[in-house]
Amino acid sequence: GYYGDFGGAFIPEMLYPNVEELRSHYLDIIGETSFQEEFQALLRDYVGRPTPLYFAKRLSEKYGTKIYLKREDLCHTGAHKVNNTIGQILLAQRLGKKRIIAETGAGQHGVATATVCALMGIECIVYMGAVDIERQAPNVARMKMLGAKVVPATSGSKTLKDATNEAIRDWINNPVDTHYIIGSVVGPHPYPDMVARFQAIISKETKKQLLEKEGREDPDYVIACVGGGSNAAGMYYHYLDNPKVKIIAVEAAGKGVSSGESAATTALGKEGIIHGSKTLLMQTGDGQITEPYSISAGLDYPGIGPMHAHLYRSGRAQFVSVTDEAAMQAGIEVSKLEGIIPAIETSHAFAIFDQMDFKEDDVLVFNLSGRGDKDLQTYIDYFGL
Ligand SMILES: C[C@@H](c1c[nH]c2ccccc12)[C@H](N)C(=O)O
Repeated sequence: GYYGDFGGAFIPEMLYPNVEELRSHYLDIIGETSFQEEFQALLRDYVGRPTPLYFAKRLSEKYGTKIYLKREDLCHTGAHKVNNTIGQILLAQRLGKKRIIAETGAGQHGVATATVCALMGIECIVYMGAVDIERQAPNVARMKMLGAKVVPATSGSKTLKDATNEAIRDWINNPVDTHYIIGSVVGPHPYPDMVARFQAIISKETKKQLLEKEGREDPDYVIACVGGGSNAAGMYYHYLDNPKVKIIAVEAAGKGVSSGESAATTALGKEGIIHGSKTLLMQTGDGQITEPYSISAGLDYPGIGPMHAHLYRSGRAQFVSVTDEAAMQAGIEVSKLEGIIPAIETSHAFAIFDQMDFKEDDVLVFNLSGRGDKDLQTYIDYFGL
């Protein structure tokens, strides 16, 4: 359960039975033919996979290089999150669980969890910071429409990290009948590995699609935004052991890395433990978690998945951070050049052209991790639309 020095399961003793049950069964269950048949059928018929790999003609002309977009924005629910929640709900059923809990900050993972619980007719409780419930009302309404119970987390800063703490507390108190669906490649082993395996369909499809379109499976660059890092984990997964494929990870600098309002974890973080995982996290001198900031709710995490901490430490990935301003400008540019309004998280990835140049025959694949509908009010306020 390690990625170099990072990962592991640094959990309270009372959580050990839950995590150990998961760890000892997840690979066998995921490996079962019946699991894969049901998983792939739902990805096809319910999520709408395979998602297109689209050649972005005008964006490519503007930046003088070859840009492909992996259209995770076309998944049901509008983002890649559902690839993971489909996998975990099937796993929970096979473990005989009758109750699902989840954390959410922006509500994205909450909606993806409520969606699959409605699909399977399983009770769903989503923990969400009281602050986030106020500022993400549309997603709260969606979760309720989908039949989930949204429970305010009132501890700490009342945002994502507190919702995660409250979900863990619930799980400790309900170990036998409850499965905790974590929304990113974070948390104690096996979660980072399990979520990455469910998201790996993204790069599995990309290899096949790029072969059809470019006569090669491997691009020169794969680029994704990184909050916890689940969409990036999926985009990188099948390219990790091919050094010819350069990996670019884009974090949220917020108001600037040295502004005190940022979520650029690899730039500002130090080694520590967060939510059961040894990784890099933004922390005070005595190890308390620092509240992150980003205009994008999905990149709002003070930690980072241990896979990404290792990619950073080992130099396998190049980490870039972009500000709110750069991301918002990139979002409206992609909208105007390609007719696709990206989620603000995804817009961060497109802002790398401010900092990087590419050769004309370079092939770049961006993971377009989500659509921008959920962010329209933020785009309206920002650009006075
Ligand atoms: C991206 C997603 C999320 C949900 N849980 C997370 C854990 C770590 C990092 C990110 C997340 C988002 N913050 C949400 O609220 O759904």
